Amino acid sequence: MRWAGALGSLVSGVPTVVLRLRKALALAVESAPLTVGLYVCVTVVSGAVPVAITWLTKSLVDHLVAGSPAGAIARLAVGLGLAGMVATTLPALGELCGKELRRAVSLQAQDRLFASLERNIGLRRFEDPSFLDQLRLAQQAGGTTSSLAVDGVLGIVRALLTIGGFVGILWLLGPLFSVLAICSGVPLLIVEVVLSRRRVGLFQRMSPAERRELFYGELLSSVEAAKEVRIFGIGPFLRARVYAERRATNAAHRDFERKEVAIQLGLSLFASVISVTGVLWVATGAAGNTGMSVGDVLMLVGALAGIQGAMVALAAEIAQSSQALFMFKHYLATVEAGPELPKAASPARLPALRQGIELRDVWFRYSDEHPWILRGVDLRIPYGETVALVGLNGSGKSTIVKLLCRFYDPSRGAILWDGVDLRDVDPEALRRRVTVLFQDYMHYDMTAEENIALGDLDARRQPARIEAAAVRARIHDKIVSLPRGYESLLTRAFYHEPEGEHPEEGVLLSEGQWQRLALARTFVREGRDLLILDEPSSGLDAESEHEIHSSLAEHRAGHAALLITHRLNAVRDAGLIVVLSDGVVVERGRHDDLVARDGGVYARLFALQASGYRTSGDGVPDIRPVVP
Ligand SMILES: Nc1ncnc2c1ncn2[C@@H]1O[C@H](COP(=O)(O)OP(=O)(O)OP(=O)(O)O)[C@@H](O)[C@H]1O
Repeated sequence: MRWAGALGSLVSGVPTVVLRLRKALALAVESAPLTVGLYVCVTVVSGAVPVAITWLTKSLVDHLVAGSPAGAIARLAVGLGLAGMVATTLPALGELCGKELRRAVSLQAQDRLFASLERNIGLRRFEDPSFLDQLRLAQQAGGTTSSLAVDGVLGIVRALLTIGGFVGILWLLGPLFSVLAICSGVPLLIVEVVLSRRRVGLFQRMSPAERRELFYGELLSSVEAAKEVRIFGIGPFLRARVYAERRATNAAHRDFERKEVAIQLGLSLFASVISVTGVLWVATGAAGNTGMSVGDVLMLVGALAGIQGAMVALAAEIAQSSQALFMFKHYLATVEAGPELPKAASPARLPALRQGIELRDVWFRYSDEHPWILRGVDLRIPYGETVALVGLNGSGKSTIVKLLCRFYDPSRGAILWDGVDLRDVDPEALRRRVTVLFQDYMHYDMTAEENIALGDLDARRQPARIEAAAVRARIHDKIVSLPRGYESLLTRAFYHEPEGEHPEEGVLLSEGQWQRLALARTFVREGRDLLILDEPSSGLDAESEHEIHSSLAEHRAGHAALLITHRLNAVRDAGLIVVLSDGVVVERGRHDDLVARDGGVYARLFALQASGYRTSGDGVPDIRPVVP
């Protein structure tokens, strides 16, 4: 019953498999058409050669036994020798084609995968764990699976040619022998195909455990986790998890493999019984003068062994290609995914900002299953002004940044740029007008110069611009003190000129220095209409924070700015302070008004922070940075 079910699902899955196969073949042909052509030729010849060898052997033996002229015998011997030569050289040529094809397909598949990721204009997919899982599998699969599928298909063609050839020459011996040969191999084939489906199912079931194992293993070996793993002594705990996950997958594979071997042994026994019966039949026929020759006996033995070998190879190739195609579905799902955010068919022109940006009754949640994060937010960031956004952790501040960059669209309401809805403009045009320091800014394992220039690639060959941004972010002095100045590599993951005899290591910055470098990257995007700073001074010492905010105040003109911070001292001189609480704007105004509000959120938070600085009972904090 279970086997019938397995066969049924096998048949129903055929159209999907055929479609995936077509796409895998198309990818291979596009990546390396000549290699594919050569590979096909090699495959066809290598499928026919065993049949030719068996036929030539039979003919040679028959001519020898019949005492034919030496010339005929010599021609057959030369033919046999040539066929043998072809049989020994073809595998190497096939392997070469296979390797070349894998390289070409992997290059093409990877490029397409990354291009498809670039087409994702928003962040939703990158913040969705199931997409990230699929992406990981797609990265593993894209480079290898389509070439494995091509290998598999060509292997199937080769095996079918061999089987067809042997069945053909056995037909000449007697149709019954062909039927016998097919009967001995077909059950093996069916069982192998069903087993291969089950192998794929096992692979699918075990994939989460394997990914968990990988995750725990990475924690044990990554530099990011090394400090906590050591100080909290969680190494043995993580190792136990790696061990348990691996034991579980090993047990499942072992169980499957034992059943598989038992079934295969039974079927091999069945095939052997049929072969022995056939050989006995022909051998006794040859001995009893029934017209069968010694060559016929040899041919039957060779053909039966050849057919069974080809059936086993066929089953293995089917297993390999179905496994490869199963993995290929993750690749296809990733590269074929449509845009997750709608792009306007004819985008509106994005005017240079002159009035300001307005969030109008903005409601937002990350998906229908998630709670509301923003609930009817009204907020205006006027041109030439800085609006400070404050609020407790999780109140939705960084979510507003994501909406302003159009990484997501509001679920309800709209964000207007001088009155134009962000949904109506080209996202790339919007992003060219915006510069942002994200709360979770990047550390690029590149040089100091590159770390800044990534903010605007046009600045790469303009050292004056890079330096001006670094000066403004108060990181220039540090950079020039590094061994190679702006050319210093800011990582220990790579070396300068690794091919040299004494590769030079890069340097490491402190977290506050990284933050200033990220700020320089934000500043190098000069002349943008909207400046967003999400916690720009969270990692800075008091002096650096003061300097940075002075610099922000100096450059206030020419754009609208949104400043998010938990350090309320930094915003006390801001034009407008907006307090967000649980996705709702609960207060707005200038510092003095908000502090004076009895029972107000801002007043409470400010009093709490100020109490940390108080040296006397006057309630005035000692540290009072200049703010924009
Ligand atoms: N990708 C996401 N999917 C689902 N929920 C999310 C996602 N990103 C953030 N959230 C949730 O949205 C809420 C608001 O997060 P957000 O990062 O906007 O807060 P925040 O005010 O910036 O907090 P903080 O001050 O800690 O930086 C949080 O409850 C968070 O769990």
